Amino acid sequence: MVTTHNLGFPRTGFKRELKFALEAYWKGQSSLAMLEQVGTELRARHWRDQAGLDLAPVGDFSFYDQVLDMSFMLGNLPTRVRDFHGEQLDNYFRVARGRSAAVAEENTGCCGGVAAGEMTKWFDTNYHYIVPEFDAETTFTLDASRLLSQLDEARKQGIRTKPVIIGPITYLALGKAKDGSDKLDLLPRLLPVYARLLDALAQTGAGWVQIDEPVLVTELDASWQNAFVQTYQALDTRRVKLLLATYFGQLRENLALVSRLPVQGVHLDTINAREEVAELVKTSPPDRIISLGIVNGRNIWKTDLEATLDWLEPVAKLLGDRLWIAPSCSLLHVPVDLAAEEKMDAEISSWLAFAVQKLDEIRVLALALDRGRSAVTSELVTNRAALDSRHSSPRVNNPDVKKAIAAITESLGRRMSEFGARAAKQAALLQLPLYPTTTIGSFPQTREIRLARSQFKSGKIDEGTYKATMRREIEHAVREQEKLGLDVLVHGEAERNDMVEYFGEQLEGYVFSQNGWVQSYGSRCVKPPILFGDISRPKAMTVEWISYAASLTDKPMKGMLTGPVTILNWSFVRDDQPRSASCFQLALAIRDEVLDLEKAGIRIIQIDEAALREGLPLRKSQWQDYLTWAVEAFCIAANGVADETQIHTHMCYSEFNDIIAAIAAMDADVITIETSRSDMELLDVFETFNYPNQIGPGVYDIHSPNIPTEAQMVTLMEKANERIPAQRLWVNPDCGLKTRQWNEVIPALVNMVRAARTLREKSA
Ligand SMILES: Nc1nc2c(c(=O)[nH]1)N[C@@H](CNc1ccc(C(=O)N[C@@H](CCC(=O)N[C@@H](CCC(=O)N[C@@H](CCC(=O)O)C(=O)O)C(=O)O)C(=O)O)cc1)CN2
Ligand code: MET
Ligand SMILES: [Zn+2]
Repeated sequence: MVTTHNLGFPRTGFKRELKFALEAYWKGQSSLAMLEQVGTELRARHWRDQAGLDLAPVGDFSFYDQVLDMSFMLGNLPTRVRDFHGEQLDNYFRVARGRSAAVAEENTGCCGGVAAGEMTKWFDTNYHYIVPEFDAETTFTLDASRLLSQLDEARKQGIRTKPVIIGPITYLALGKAKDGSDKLDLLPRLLPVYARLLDALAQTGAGWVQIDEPVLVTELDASWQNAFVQTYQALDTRRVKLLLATYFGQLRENLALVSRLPVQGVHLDTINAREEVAELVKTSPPDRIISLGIVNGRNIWKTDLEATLDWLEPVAKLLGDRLWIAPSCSLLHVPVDLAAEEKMDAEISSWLAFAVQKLDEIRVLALALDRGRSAVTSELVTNRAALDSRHSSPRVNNPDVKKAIAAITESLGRRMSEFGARAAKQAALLQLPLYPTTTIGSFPQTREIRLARSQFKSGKIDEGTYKATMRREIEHAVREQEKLGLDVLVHGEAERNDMVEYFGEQLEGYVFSQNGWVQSYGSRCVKPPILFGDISRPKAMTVEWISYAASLTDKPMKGMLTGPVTILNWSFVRDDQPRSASCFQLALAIRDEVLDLEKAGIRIIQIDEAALREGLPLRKSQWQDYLTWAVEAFCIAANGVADETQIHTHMCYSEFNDIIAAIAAMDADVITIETSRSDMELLDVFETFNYPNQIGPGVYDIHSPNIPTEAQMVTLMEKANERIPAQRLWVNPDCGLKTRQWNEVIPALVNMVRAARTLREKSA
């Protein structure tokens, strides 16, 4: 009999119950007990959703982030929060979100403000984790209380459980040694704590433990490979059985390593590494469990059940009871339940599977393996019909789009003149001061804005009323920016639910969901739009809003678009053509929008490519191919404009050391980037590379509620100026301000504008 299991389930709830419970608790509107209660209910519901599986995960639930949970379980708290003497969960949130001294004083009367832990993306997903902090002095102590009590909870519910933890090597690899020490030196201190954790799990009667080591799909040097051997030999106590889980890619040169490790089971992501199944089976010990991830945990398409059975049946015959099946990775990256979609086009929804439906597929496949395909005839017939309908749908294929793609030539992606010539024309036209100030695009998405949009979507207010409300918000943002004295204004993005979903909603070839929420970080979620067909732009998408904003002021108004690579990387995309093909289609649509904005008299156009870096393949050997098409797509979108039109781009994660040539090839006139937390050190590479264009290094961290002072920002810009001449520097925040409140934004920007004035005076 094949064993069915799951690696992880989405935890926010299909109505985002966890988000609302967290935010109410943070605002002081509800108690810790109420928050814990919501957590308990969500876990119980989600285990019920997984009840048909042989083994359900425990430990995948988190109030903020599973990596931060691991840091707390291992007693690895940043030194700055160790003196806290309130509730442990409050301390956990302090690390996750930071706490300003004023708020700390008001709420607890103790333990001042602290900086938030650094947040970064989880492999190549749009999920963000809190980076573990290490130094040479780091020690570990076990606190498994939360995991153990959740196991107890699940067992009381009659669930067959499989605790899930992050493996020691991945945990170390994902963290940062603040003092530059070698993280692997910590292994001798870390392993005994993991051993104790496994013992504690064994004591509760846990048979299997899933130990996630996704770093195994990345390139590992010899010392990290050796660490794997050392670690799993040390943890081979045989008191629990270890299922070593790998996902998001191929094992390649690490496959031999995995085969040698003394673990009782290995999970392989066969969506990405099907060709490695045979080799893994062949080289694994004869009693090892082989878990195959056969349903894609990263997208929302129905699995081709017959095609899966075609290759899986022989493997099942070979493995017998040693075969486990599961989704390819945790289902954290897909929405919960398609049944919650009431408005989605019926034809298209028949092509889709969210988390609950994916687990149904696992059950059907297990039945087919155990009892033969005839046991699931009707499921296979329905599945075939859905796939056929998708493949042959005229809505998927648009010959006009194919023609436009075929007509792309190299010149489409090139500006008319070199940067120097363009910069001179733009300077003459825009007449900006030295150190021009601007913001990244969004202003606070207030409760009023979201409420109006939700009333419009549910039909409680009409389009006219909704648009008038958004226009008032835009006018408000413009007036505030004028009062602040900013040089280049933005309209504030009030009308956008999300920078990617908004464009998805307006492009042909996309559908979007009502409740398809996926956690991005903490309480923040996105509803990735679903790219199902050839992309075209029926009409201009932003021109009306931007023109309205521009009409309100004499200052330059930046047009604001999301670039093709970011739209692609933050959408659910087609699996029936290469990502690059979808990206070029998006590029042509955005290009048309850029040209329409230019025609409407907009002189500065920003095209955000926040996700360009995060789309990099996990293996460096594949980077160049990706960068080539990604940069070309951006250039096609951006570079059709006249010399006088200034193109900006924005990127959040600014570790550009290894991709600076690609950044330069994008040839944006101005790039605004996230640098404030790195003390401008991230600019070193722009200096050494002689990056020629203009740069706006972010001078304040928008992820923190702290108000930066004028002096801090002047100091940061002076550091920037040590690397880049003042003539090429802009002054701006790190990223958009949508998650902040107006009462945080205004004082911060007042100080930022003052900082720019001081810098001008100093250099006069
Ligand atoms: N796609 C994407 N990925 C990204 C980013 C990004 O901006 N977009 N930024 C980086 C960080 N990630 C982020 C992800 C989400 C959010 C975020 O703010 N999300 C919002 C939801 C945005 C949204 O879709 N809003 C909708 C729905 C708003 C809503 O909650 N409405 C209420 C009703 C209104 C109310 O009473 O509040 C409801 O539907 O129940 C809208 O504005 O229309 C949230 O979680 O709160 C921010 C950053 C990296 N990845
Ligand atoms: N223009 C967008 C904003 O300001 C860029 C965000 S990057 C995640 O929100
Ligand atoms: Zn950003």
